[in-house]
Amino acid sequence: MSILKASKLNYYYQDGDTRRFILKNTNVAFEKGKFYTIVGQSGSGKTTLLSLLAGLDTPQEGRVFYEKKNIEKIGYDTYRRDYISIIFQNYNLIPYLTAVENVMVPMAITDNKLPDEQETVAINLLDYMGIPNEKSKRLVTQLSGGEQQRVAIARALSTNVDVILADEPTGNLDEEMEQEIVEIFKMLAHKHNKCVVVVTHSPEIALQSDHSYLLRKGALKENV
Ligand SMILES: Nc1ncnc2c1ncn2[C@@H]1O[C@H](COP(=O)(O)OP(=O)(O)OP(=O)(O)O)[C@@H](O)[C@H]1O
Repeated sequence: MSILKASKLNYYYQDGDTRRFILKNTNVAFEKGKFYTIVGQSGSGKTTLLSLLAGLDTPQEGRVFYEKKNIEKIGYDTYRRDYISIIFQNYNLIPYLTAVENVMVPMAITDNKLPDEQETVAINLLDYMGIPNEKSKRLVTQLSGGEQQRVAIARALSTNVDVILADEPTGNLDEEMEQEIVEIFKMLAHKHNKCVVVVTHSPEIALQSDHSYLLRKGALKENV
């Protein structure tokens, strides 16, 4: 059964009298335990689709469902806070906080754990992502790009959600770092039963996903 589903999405920009469709009657469903990629030419609408799945934007028509509940009914703020995590190309970490403090931010908003417990969870998550204790106490600006993205993934995991959405998460990384991040996504899907949806330009990443979709002219097709 799917955990996340988009049904009949229409998204367009009004250009004078005409509607320029980015998504046209788009349907897609995602399951837990799988690693998905969405590919497509620049400007094809990948980020738009991810933004709708993340409840960051709303379609003119159509619905997004989380476990059969319309995310509009869940409430977009609640949905983004409690149901999903988003990973961005440029990490979106808070530069004046350490790695541990960055990972604690969502927990401080959503959890009733004591700060000490939150810190322990953050340190363990960072360690699991390959950021040792010594580095986790550094400001994130003192970490490499690959390390910063690992911190962002640890942060995404801190609220223990089932759905991880990532927009070009390896866009700023070299090939070796890219592959390390891809291995983490595979592990999250296959070992931790997460639903991982990644927008990417990389055919190499698409090849390694369980399902790949191609977005072209507003339509989503199996990428074979
Ligand atoms: N405010 C806007 N008004 C009009 N068109 C817009 C606006 N914002 C975005 N677009 C257009 O919507 C289309 C889809 O953009 P989107 O960012 O979703 O594409 P993308 O596939 O993620 O691109 P890329 O791979 O380059 O990141 C693009 O052609 C873009 O120019």
